[in-house]
Amino acid sequence: MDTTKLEIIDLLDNSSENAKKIVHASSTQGFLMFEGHGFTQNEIDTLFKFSQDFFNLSVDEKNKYSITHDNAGYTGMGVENLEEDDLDRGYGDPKEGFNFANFDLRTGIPKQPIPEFWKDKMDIIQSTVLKLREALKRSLRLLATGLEIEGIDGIDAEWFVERHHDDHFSGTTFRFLHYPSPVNEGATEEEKEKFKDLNVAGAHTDYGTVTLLFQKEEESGLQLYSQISKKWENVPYVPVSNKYKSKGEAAPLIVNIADQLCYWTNGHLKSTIHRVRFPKELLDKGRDRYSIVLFAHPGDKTVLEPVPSKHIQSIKGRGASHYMEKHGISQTAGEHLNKRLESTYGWKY
Ligand SMILES: O=C(O)CCC(=O)C(=O)O
Ligand SMILES: [Fe+2]
Repeated sequence: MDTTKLEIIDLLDNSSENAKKIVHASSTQGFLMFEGHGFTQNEIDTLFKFSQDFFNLSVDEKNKYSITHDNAGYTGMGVENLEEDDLDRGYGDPKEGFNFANFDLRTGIPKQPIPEFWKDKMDIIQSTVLKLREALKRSLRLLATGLEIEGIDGIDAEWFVERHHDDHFSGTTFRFLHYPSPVNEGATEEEKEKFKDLNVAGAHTDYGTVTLLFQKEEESGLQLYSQISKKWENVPYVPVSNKYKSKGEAAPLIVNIADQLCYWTNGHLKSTIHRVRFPKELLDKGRDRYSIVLFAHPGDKTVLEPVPSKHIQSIKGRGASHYMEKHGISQTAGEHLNKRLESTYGWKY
């Protein structure tokens, strides 16, 4: 068996075996895939078309909506530096992004200035965010079940969901990313060679709890540092299974566990380091890469207290338990996030 293969979790399977499977994938590789997410290929193609058209606008137009300290808006080329081991290198990743943030998660409406371009497309943004949230909640229920989180009378499957409030402010961000090709079509092998090891998204872990990502079939490039093989590995494109093909669903979503869920579970669930590099096929074609990502976060005021699960509380000296032992109090999700944003962007709170 290939132990580094990413597990595909069916979000519509509520069995305890499936709950154990998601916990196993999340506590080993930290990267997995979801099917049963309910997105059609048509819906995903529409989002990628919007993304391409948006990033084709002039820099001046995009800069009118430059990113603000609440993490909403446009980040231009080189603005964000994800390279965790080199945070003061003085230049950022060669990519641009647009963040929808400050959501009312009951409606999927982001509170921020909306660029002209997006105004007549906001119903699609809203419905996509709500659908991704539904997938998130299904996964959080499976995780709580698999971790056997203790409630008053038995397992509390809603424990994480209740802490990812729909009606509280959170760091939840829906993000469009564009990585322009570093070479033109027909570039020489020598030119391409220079860029094949370039991190267009620096090696990093994500800040929230769970990250859900759409990647295009012919635009791979995401790589994870496998905690199993101790090597960088490509996140493959896996086509839709027969079961979900017949339901008209698109390929599985790519998923990774992020820092807050790792911290919250005392390191049991793994926030795995990942990066993006241009694959050879894209460099050969001189083609840009796009991805679309939901970074899920708990409500800002959610206290990241040690999770009431025997599996987690037996781990001492790490994450939320360690913080509690040291400070006598737990930090909130908002406090945890601000520390991360401060180091990525040099922001001070
Ligand atoms: O573009 C991708 O595939 C991954 C992006 C990513 O890891 C991030 O923005 O956190
Ligand atoms: Fe990431």
